[in-house]
Amino acid sequence: MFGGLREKLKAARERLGGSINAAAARAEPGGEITPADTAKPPIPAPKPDAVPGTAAAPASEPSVPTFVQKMKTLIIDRELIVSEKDLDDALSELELTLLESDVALPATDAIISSVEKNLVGRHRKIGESVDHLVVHALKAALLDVLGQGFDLKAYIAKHERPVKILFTGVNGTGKTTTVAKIGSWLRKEGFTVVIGAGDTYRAGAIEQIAVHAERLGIRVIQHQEGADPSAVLFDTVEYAKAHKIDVVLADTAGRFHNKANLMSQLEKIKRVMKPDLVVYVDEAVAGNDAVTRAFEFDRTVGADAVVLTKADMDSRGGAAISIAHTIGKPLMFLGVGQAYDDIMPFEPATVVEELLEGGA
Ligand SMILES: Nc1nc2c(ncn2[C@@H]2O[C@H](COP(=O)(O)OP(=O)(O)OP(=O)(O)O)[C@@H](O)[C@H]2O)c(=O)[nH]1
Repeated sequence: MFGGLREKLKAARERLGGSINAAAARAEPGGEITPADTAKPPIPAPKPDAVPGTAAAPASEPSVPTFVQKMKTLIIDRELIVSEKDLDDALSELELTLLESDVALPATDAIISSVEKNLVGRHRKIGESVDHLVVHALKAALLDVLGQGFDLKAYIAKHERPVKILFTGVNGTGKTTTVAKIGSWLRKEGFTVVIGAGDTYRAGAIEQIAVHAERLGIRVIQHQEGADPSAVLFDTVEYAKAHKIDVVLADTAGRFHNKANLMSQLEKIKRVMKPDLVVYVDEAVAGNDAVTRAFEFDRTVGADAVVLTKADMDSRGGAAISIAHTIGKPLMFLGVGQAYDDIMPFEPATVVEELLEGGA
């Protein structure tokens, strides 16, 4: 998951460290970094064939630490103040990296300015390694844009039952599968669940959710194809109340925010079933498109949280990084495969640790 972004962040981390290291070296009397420092180690010249009478070369030269080694281990043994100029190029590269990874512009700007604020103009502690400084700055910036996530278990625990969750989103992004996965996850967490087959629009949708529900042993409330989804979901809520079910999961037909009739149908569903949470589902692989669509959905029907599916197929990670910051609503789960267990609550700290694997 997000392997491409992890690699790119590694390069950005080394580049930022290199810039600080260069600034530190410049601050040393006679410590200017030369191009040779940043160049790859020279390829040793081939040894001349042994010529009788020539002295043998010493077995080994005293080893000089490479630039990268210096960066990783450099201890700043006196105060260093990094200037904006020192980081200009490295920050521009980081910006490009994030944009190329489909991180939305507002999130990219926030990350860059947080890293800059964290690294520029600050007196550094004696004994801090450059890599530690950089990783700390990147982690803080990413955690800032990722927000808190959404603890569904804690939410259910403190809400009146049944907790009613309405799932919305565009066609084919994995909404129905996500309803089934979350149902399975909730059951494992000890909650009782009922599913409402609110997608009465797409042929086969009712059967699809019913098959998932049967496999999982979850009760599904359904009407026939073409029925009013508000009525189906109303009945689902009534069933939950009558049977003291903890959570109602309401599937709905996929729709675009600009399709007026389907959007007004969604408004009606909301009026009738009065969801506690509206969850917007989209696919991580859609990158910036997912962020834009989530923004539009939130503007038109409102959303309380987001689930991104197919994160297992997404190397860039841009949507996951930027969606919460851009639309101001938390990311609740990541879908990470096609099996029922392939869903994970979105935990920002874990994702950041993975992205900066091996970080200080
Ligand atoms: N790799 C991967 N595939 C997923 C994930 N979630 C869903 N899918 C697949 O995506 C496809 C579409 O999923 P559905 O659940 O049918 O999508 P939907 O959004 O309900 O579709 P509509 O009912 O048309 O709106 C299926 O083949 C799922 O198995 C995921 O996290 N990872």
